[in-house]
Amino acid sequence: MCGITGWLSYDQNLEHQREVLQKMTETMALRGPDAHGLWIDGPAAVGHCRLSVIDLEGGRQPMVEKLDSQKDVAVITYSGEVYNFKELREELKAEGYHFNTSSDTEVVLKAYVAWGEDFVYKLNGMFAFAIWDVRTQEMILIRDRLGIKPLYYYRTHDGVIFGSEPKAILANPLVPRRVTAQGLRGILQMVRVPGYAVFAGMREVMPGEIVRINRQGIVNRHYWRLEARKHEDNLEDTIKNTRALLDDILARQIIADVPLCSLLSGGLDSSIITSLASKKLLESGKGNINSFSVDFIDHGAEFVSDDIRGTRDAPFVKDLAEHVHTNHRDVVLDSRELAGPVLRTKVIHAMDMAIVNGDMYPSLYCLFEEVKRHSTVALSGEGADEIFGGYKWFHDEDAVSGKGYPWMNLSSRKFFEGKSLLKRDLLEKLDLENFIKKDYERALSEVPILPGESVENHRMRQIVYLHVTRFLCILLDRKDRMSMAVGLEVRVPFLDHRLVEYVYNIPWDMKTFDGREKSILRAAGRDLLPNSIVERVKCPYPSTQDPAYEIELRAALAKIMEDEKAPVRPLLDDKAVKETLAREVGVSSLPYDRIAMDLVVYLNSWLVDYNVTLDLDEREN
Ligand SMILES: Nc1ncnc2c1ncn2[C@@H]1O[C@H](COP(=O)(O)OP(=O)(O)OP(=O)(O)O)[C@@H](O)[C@H]1O
Ligand SMILES: NC(=O)CC[C@H](N)C(=O)O
Repeated sequence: MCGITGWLSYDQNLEHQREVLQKMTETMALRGPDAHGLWIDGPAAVGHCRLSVIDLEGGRQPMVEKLDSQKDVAVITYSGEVYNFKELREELKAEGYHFNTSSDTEVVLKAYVAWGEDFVYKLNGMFAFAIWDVRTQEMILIRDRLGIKPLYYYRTHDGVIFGSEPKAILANPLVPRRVTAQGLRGILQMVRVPGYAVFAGMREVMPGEIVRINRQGIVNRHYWRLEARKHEDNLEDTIKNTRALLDDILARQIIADVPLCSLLSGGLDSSIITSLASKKLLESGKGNINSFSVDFIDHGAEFVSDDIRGTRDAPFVKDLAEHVHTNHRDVVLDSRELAGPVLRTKVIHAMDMAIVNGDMYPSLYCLFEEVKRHSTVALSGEGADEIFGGYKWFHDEDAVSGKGYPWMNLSSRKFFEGKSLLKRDLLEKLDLENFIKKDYERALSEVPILPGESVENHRMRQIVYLHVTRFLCILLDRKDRMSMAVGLEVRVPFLDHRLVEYVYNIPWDMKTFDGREKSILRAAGRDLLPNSIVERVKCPYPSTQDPAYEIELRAALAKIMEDEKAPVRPLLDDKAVKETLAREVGVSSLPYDRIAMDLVVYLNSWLVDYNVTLDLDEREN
């Protein structure tokens, strides 16, 4: 994936700001290690760092469309993949357009010139891009339907500054590194309020949104939302259609001019993706697929099952790799390193913020670093749990009937609660419960209604909606940032919008026809898998249980407590921290016990590294 950035400033000639623009573009260098480019014309400038995937030579950016090869018409800075670019190219050719490259970027740019803003309805893929329309002197920012690729912006008095990640925007001296209570709430909760970015004044282009900026101001428009439609197919056809969609999606998503692999957990989702991709690659004469999985040193002997992780991945990974004949590599990580300062700094710089859920971020980072040595593109099973209903809380009566986000309604909420070491009065001031309650009510009011739907099916429609709009985005951001920090593109076939729309509308009683999680998906992919994986109960991305992680983390926390000037200190409940540090080592080696320590240590490093000003009394809309 690439990194994009840009600045629109109607009151100046940005040629005089070349140095700032270069700095903004350089912040994206890890996302796009293969080529850099900057285009400036009066009030508009766009920068690009490229991870070359399609047409390695021809797809350089920013790319300019000229009229009669002379006058500039539009310029694009684009990240992502449009998986139907070959069909769109043919359509455009039939309309008289000529192509200079075989890149997807040129197709997207010409499609805009040919069809205007609504061309976006025709795109199938994951993307975030900006187009400066020279004719109308307008900038448009567009993000894919599910928000797989990121895009942020900051409004100025005479335009906008934007970038794939906040760091590109923060590199512009006009943008303060200030975080208000609203921003801090965004970090502390396992709920993403759509549109919010952590830094004051910054917004994200929402999934499925177009942001148009011109001299009159900013206009936001949603071109896509989940819609309720009557599901007309019987069970047999539903399974067949799901499979046909998956076949089509994988045939498209294995296309790349660079090496491709899969991220294999031995669970249902990534095993189906790996197996289908392997079939398609073999059919097109490309040989066996490469697959990668992550594990921890000594995880085998020491593994203890908990509320959400019942089994280790390793034996199932082996079963699938043998079944499909993948070229498989296990990436085995050292838990002490995962909690160390080197990786912490890398994670914070990739995320631009502190994180909840400690070791998953550094372990993904290390996995991707190793994958990148062999591949430039990886396929992942992300998204299936949200649309097919994989998480435990989809199937728990209390979680489903409770008032609030279902993942916060179960005992498993402890996996997301990292606030126990923060001061009471800080938490009161942030009033997280009320904040969450309001967003929950807003989310419910957005859920589309299908006339005549049963109360039970409607409730499950709400729950899928909550996951797609408030939960999935957190996981997608994590995947994007951790992979892009090492220049690896991760594709997520389950989030093809046609599949999401289809599966979203399968009534819940059909979705769980055999009484299990992800029944439709299991039935649609059964023939691709060994029985052990068909029968395996869902188990999330692994987390280390090695006390070495906790020991390293405690050392970092103890160091913070020795430093009166550590910026996180005013936020801490010192008594609670001391009690935690006094506990026997090993008592808190399970992920949910460590999460509060992780949060404090990450918060402190972020406040230091990003030189953040916390303005908790300031209100932000
Ligand atoms: N141990 C692992 N090694 C490599 N990749 C993994 C591992 N665990 C998860 N992943 C990748 O991350 C994706 C999302 O992980 P998640 O924890 O949500 O698992 P999941 O949705 O249950 O998927 P699966 O059914 O494939 O385990 C997986 O589909 C897979 O591509
Ligand atoms: N990494 C990306 O975002 C790829 C952009 C575009 N598809 C290319 O191949 O250049």
